[in-house]
Amino acid sequence: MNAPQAPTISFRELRMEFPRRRSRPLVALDSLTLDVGHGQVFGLLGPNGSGKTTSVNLLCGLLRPTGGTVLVEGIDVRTDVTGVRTHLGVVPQETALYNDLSAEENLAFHARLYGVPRAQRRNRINEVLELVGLAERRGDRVGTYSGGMQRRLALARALLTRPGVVVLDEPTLGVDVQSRAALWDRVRRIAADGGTVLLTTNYMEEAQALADNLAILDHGLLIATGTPEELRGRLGRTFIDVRTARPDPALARLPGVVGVSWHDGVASVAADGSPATIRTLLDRLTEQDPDALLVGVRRPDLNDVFLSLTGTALRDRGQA
Ligand SMILES: Nc1ncnc2c1ncn2[C@@H]1O[C@H](COP(=O)(O)OP(=O)(O)OP(=O)(O)O)[C@@H](O)[C@H]1O
Repeated sequence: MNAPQAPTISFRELRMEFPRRRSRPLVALDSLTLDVGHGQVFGLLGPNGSGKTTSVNLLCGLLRPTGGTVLVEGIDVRTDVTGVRTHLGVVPQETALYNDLSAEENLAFHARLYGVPRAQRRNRINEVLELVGLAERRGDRVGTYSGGMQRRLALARALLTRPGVVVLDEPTLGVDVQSRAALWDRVRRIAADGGTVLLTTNYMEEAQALADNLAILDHGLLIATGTPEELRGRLGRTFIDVRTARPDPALARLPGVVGVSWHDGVASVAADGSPATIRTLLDRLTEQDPDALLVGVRRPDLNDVFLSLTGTALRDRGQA
């Protein structure tokens, strides 16, 4: 049997506080411990302000943690940031491309800056432009590119050094559906070729489509990890959505019911899916509210997981 491989990225008890003028420091990340294995797409999923970009900035050595550490291929970011960066290709949220230069010129500049040997530069640039589907537009000024094309070029730039680990911060933020599909396709290909991808996102759909494993962050806390399938499986097999006044929490104690969340006037009940459970639930809901309206019966998705877990995390922290 092969010995298990050490993780590519290890976050260990990572904590980041930002000082504030008139109040206690803001805890952007609270004791994050997480391993990312080789050759997978790992998604950091969470709402705005949950600590995703902070995690990425700590990983790249752009921020110094208040506590804990990050290791990339066993190298500690705090003591050898240059060593860590040799393994990383990063696509930041702000693409920071030179708009007045062409795609090719942007890449040539980056290749020189990051020490790609002169003899290899032309081939590498051709290779990454092909990979992101921009070979035809290589000579055009980047200022004339669409947002999605700029994102693809930023990915090409990150791949120039053939890094083992590619980090993408919100890769498809503000990107149209076609470019999104193209980017997803490239990301999958990186992992299929043996690379490790860490991406942050607050799109459930993106996490579902791309991630082999997920970590869900909320207010700087890690609230769940697992494959998308495992996370959805926590909520039973069926979701029953009913438009109603705020439901009685006692519903959650009915046999066959896994949990109840309430959002935008719709109660979503996670249940085992048996007809008896569904019947009892609907009876109870209409007893409570004669105007209750069944919206649908469906499989839970990651959004349901997030809503239910966020409620739990807030309660755990005594804030609910
Ligand atoms: N340089 C900074 N100084 C002060 N506070 C910061 C700084 N960077 C981030 N924060 C705060 O830390 C928290 C986490 O921010 P972060 O950018 O990591 O969230 P995020 O999950 O990436 O959000 P988004 O999806 O909006 O990008 C937020 O409350 C944010 O305001």
